[in-house]
Amino acid sequence: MSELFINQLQVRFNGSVQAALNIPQLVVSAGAHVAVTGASGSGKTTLVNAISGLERSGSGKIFWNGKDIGRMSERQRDRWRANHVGLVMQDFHLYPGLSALDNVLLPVRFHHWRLPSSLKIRAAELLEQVGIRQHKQVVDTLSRGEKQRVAIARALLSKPEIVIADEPTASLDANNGLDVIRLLTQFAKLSSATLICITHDPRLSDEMRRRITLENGRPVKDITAGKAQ
Ligand SMILES: Nc1ncnc2c1ncn2[C@@H]1O[C@H](COP(=O)(O)OP(=O)(O)OP(=O)(O)O)[C@@H](O)[C@H]1O
Repeated sequence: MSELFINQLQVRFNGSVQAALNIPQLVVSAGAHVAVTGASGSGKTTLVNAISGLERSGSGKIFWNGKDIGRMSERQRDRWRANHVGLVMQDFHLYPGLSALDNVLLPVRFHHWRLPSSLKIRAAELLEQVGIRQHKQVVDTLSRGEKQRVAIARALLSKPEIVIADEPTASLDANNGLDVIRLLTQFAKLSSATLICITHDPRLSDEMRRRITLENGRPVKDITAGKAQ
């Protein structure tokens, strides 16, 4: 269970006058399911990068479960992310030349001298759940939608307590999109993970109890279960 607390967060690029992200305060309770929407350029990906510790150039505080990720060294932050966050990026970040299965297993390979068979089984099961049957196929030859599903399987492998997904259904057709929505929400429910999805997909945001809209880097709407905050 992980709570997110943001205070006075500002991210500004290349001396730009307007901050790409400007969040006075935001709290996401542990185990919440949150959709973040907003027009192109409203700061959604910048938010993903900030709360996952990938973007460190901003000012302000980002706490996960009381831990200030801004005070961590790069190495500590990388370790924290590997241990706690399942991250699905818009461009997938898969490793070319490796199979779908090896891509799912790659992050955990760094932590094990010999991979436990339970992880190999879980990786294969996750690939099946996202509808990828060709476990041995090199990811370079997969379609965009298939790559997206491999990235989602990889994000869930270590049973993270925080799942952050940037447009996880963007490259998927209706059926695969629904499978991924089901997988993400069921995973989060069963493991009490905090789920934050950047999305334009109403089917996905409808599944989230809380919906935040960004405009020019600021949260302008914050609705929980039909109640404006
Ligand atoms: N590395 C960067 N250097 C300069 N400006 C940047 C950089 N990254 C993002 N920006 C700017 O910050 C603003 C927010 O960008 P961001 O990618 O977070 O928007 P977004 O809501 O995710 O957009 P989209 O829906 O198109 O992906 C935009 O105006 C963008 O041009």
